[in-house]
Amino acid sequence: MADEKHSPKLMDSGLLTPVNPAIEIYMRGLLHKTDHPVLLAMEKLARESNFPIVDRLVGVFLETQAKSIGAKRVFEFGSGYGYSAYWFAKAVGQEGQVVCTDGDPLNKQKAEQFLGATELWNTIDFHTGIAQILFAQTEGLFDICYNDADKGDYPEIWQMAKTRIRPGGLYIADNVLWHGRVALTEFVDIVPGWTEAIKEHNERIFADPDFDAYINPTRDGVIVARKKA
Ligand SMILES: C[S@@+](CC[C@H](N)C(=O)[O-])C[C@H]1O[C@@H](n2cnc3c(N)ncnc32)[C@H](O)[C@@H]1O
Repeated sequence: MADEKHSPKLMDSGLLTPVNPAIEIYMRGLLHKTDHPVLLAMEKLARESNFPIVDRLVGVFLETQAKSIGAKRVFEFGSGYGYSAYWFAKAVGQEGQVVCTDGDPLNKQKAEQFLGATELWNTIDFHTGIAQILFAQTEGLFDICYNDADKGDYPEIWQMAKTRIRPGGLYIADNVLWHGRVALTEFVDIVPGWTEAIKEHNERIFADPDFDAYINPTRDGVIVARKKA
């Protein structure tokens, strides 16, 4: 029988919330010092248009991860309009580079409207197209490969990114708990097959002898896998 105290909480939708929403609100309340007019405008657009940015808790996490390994070169698979890139750009500094990719050209325009007004834009190299193709067209190793593309693409992106991360570098992917679907036997998916793709992705990462991995359960779950040095 399930131990109620340790059971995950079910949302009204029948999905799971790894971290109690009240705790996330508490943690979010600690982050006001990171307020910036551009960030607030990007978050407002996400709320108004229901666009899935990583949001502040994960943004700060990404920045901290990048700073902790002295990251200077980051590749993003699925950049949207540059919200996650804002945090990576802050971390890599003016000498660094964040390569952004997105299939929707309007997202690049929006990213430039938001970030073009800041010095962060100097470090951002934004390309429109399929992220996997754009990645194959870039050269060299990355300190961080960050995956936030369509979830069906996750296994393929992991497979290609893992060979291009420097020793001691990180592979990071968002949404790896997929609102708890990964832990359920019955669920309704947004796109058929995405839960299975995420599970395959997670299992491959944890089975890989060249990486040490863990999942931060904040929001929708962020996997961090460090390539052994
Ligand atoms: C979840 S949003 C990214 C949000 C962004 N990382 C952030 O937090 O601000 C996913 C984005 O990836 C793009 N996308 C999905 N799969 C892609 C792919 N294979 N290649 C390029 N863009 C992709 C979509 O157009 C969408 O804008």
